[in-house]
Amino acid sequence: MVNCVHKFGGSSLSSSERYQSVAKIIIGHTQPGDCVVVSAAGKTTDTLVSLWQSYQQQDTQAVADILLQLNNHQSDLIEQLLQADLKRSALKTLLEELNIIASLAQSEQLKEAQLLAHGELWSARLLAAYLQQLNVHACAHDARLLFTLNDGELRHAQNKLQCNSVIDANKVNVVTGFIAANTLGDTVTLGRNGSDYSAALLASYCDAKQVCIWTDTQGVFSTDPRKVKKAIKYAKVCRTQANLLARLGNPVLHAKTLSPLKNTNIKLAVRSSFDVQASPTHIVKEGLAKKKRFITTLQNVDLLTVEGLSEGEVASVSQLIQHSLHHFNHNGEVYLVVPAAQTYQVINYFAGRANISESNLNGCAVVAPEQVIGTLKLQALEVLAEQTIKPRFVHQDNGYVLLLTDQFIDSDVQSTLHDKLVNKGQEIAIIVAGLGNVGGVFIHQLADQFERLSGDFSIKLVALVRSQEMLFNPSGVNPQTWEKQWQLEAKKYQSNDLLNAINELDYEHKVVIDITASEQFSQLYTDFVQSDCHLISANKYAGTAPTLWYQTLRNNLAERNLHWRYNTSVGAGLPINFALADLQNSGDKITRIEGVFSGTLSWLCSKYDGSVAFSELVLEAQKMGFTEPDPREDLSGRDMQRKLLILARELGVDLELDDISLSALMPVELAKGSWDDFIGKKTQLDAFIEEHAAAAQAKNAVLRYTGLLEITCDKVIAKVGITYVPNGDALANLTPGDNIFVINSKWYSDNALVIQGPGAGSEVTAAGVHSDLYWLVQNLK
Ligand SMILES: NC(=O)c1ccc[n+]([C@@H]2O[C@H](COP(=O)([O-])OP(=O)(O)OC[C@H]3O[C@@H](n4cnc5c(N)ncnc54)[C@H](O)[C@@H]3O)[C@@H](O)[C@H]2O)c1
Ligand SMILES: N[C@@H](CCO)C(=O)O
Repeated sequence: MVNCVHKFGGSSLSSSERYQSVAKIIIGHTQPGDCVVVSAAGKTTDTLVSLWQSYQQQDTQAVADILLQLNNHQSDLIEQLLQADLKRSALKTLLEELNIIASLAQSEQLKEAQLLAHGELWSARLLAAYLQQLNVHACAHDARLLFTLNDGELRHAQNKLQCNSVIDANKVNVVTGFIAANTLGDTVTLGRNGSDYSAALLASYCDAKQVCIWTDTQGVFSTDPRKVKKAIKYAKVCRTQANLLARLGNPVLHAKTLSPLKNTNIKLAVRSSFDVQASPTHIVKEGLAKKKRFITTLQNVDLLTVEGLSEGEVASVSQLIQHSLHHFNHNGEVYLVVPAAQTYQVINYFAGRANISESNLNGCAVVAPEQVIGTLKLQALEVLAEQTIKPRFVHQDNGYVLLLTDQFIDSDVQSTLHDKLVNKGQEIAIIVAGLGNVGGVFIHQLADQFERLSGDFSIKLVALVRSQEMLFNPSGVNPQTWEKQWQLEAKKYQSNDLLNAINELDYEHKVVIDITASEQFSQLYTDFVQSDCHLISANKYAGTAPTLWYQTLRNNLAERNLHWRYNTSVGAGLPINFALADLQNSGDKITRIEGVFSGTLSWLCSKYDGSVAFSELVLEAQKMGFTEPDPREDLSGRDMQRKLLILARELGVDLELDDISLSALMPVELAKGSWDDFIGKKTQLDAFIEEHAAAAQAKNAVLRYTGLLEITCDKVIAKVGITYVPNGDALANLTPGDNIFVINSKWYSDNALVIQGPGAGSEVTAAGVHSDLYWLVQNLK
């Protein structure tokens, strides 16, 4: 049984390294019986097309040169991928085939489709052989034995039988894309991007569950992400919109690919073979995805009017020119949008029934839900007018508006259109993890924040997550009554349940807000990013993870244009990260940060005067919501060490957590054991503090816990620990619970910049998380 038909295009097979990656994907994503449809490697089809053109021009030297070029390319791939007998046999077959092409060219018997078919044949054979070498049960199939056409029409019943008898249920079946045979057994091609079509056909003939198009982009975006940085990748797109996009210039989807899936339940996924971890876009049946907004561009097209045009003719002429075509009725006329290079072919096809109405057009199309398309048309016209672009032809229809212009729509105009038309009205899904001191207050404040945040976006709280249970509701949880809803609907979950539910969310933007103190939860960040989630963390674990993991996370975020905010991980609600970023962005160079970066330790040290045992104060700080869940994370200095590392990384200093030297504000042996064990030994803590306080007093100083980061050209000093601060010093006179950051830089060298204020507490921290959310929403506009 075929579960999935995978398809890899030319760019996925452009080098031996790419073949190796594709093989890895196949090993990880297929089961016996699955099919893998392949295109010609890299630019092989283009090379074969130039061979055909040289042959037609009877340029024998060029034919010989191109044959040599093909030989070199294919032999290199074979040499780099195959070994021993597999290599010898592949090289021998290649040479025989190239000799046959050369002699057919010489005797003037070369046929175009038969020649072009070699690209796919070489890919399928090489990939199957390489998989065999990796001990995968794989075989190659020539699709000419699977798909037969009669007069351009597929013979579905016959093809279904052929597919079901040829496809091997025990192997991975590597099938050539793009090619088929006619009833005489001659080669025919399925048109540009025919391999996607081959994959969809094969899936429909074999009743597969899914087609997976592996390509060089991560899925279907609101507009071309290479031109518009803020393009949004959609998790789901419905088939009607996908169809429109395919006909209106989206380079990822092709109308023909969708047609065999029309009355089936076969799912279609578009995903990246270059970034396997990235979540795909699913093309789903009507009603299973919200309608989205898209902008496509068109270049160099002509507009034809055609008398008595039928759907069948559109399909035939698309096949003839190997391009998806869009047609529509406008003021009683039927129009066809045709690539200018093919206009004469199309006019000839219609033999007197087609006329050029407008020529040399560029332009764009806006695809969107029916109810907003009228408004978007007006906004698009406004944007174009501002750029002095006056459309020559405008057509509004169900779910789209087409604006054909003289001028080319460049990426600046495309970005402005995207900002004004697509970025408005998007939905943001918020997932909040951690409903403790800070999380509880955050949710409480959220109800009031919605209105302020919702100017351009519709924001919904879709999930509340605790360590064991979660409440997940894609249509939204009311932050005012969440506790009631929690009692009725919260369920036990495993990480995978959460990740799958997030993956399924049909929102333009998703934000995971981590207000846990859990290292385990922070380790899911890479998965969240793969599901295209922005991140906001009060949790410090991800920011202080080993450099390799941390850097990979950052790279993955950057590749996907996702944001990560973590201002509250240092200094709670104080704008320390903002200030550092701002100074650096304005050209300053920070050389030193010294201070007290722990609310708990600030409060404890300032409060302690010997009248109340230190351990009692620790319990009080815990009650006030200042401490970490286990206050030893604070007392050990570890929490402040994490903050110093986050600051250092913010300044581009490459450190690991243990590179920051640390002395604890408690006897080290108390770090071990349970919290109850610790409380049982609290007198040891009290004695330790008493001793340090007395020593400080003897020096006319006070006991404080401070941090220092000093960056000079040849070394970095990074440490946190106990300090005896002279009475009168700014660090000695802190309001209990305050943090202080004394910053020296190129511009603040003699007179330091000081940021001071509450460094812990649920209200200020929750407010800081809201500030990160506000920043994020502003930056999504
Ligand atoms: N309290 C503060 O003043 C303050 C200030 C700045 C930053 N922070 C940071 O904010 C975070 C939360 O602090 P808090 O004081 O609210 O702690 P808390 O212990 O009161 O709350 C943490 C919550 O996270 C939940 N949790 C634990 N593991 C989880 C998991 N795997 N998945 C989902 N939820 C999980 C816990 O059940 C708990 O309800 C911590 O990382 C802390 O360092 C706190
Ligand atoms: N426990 C932390 C919370 C803020 O990160 C502190 O006291 O500073």
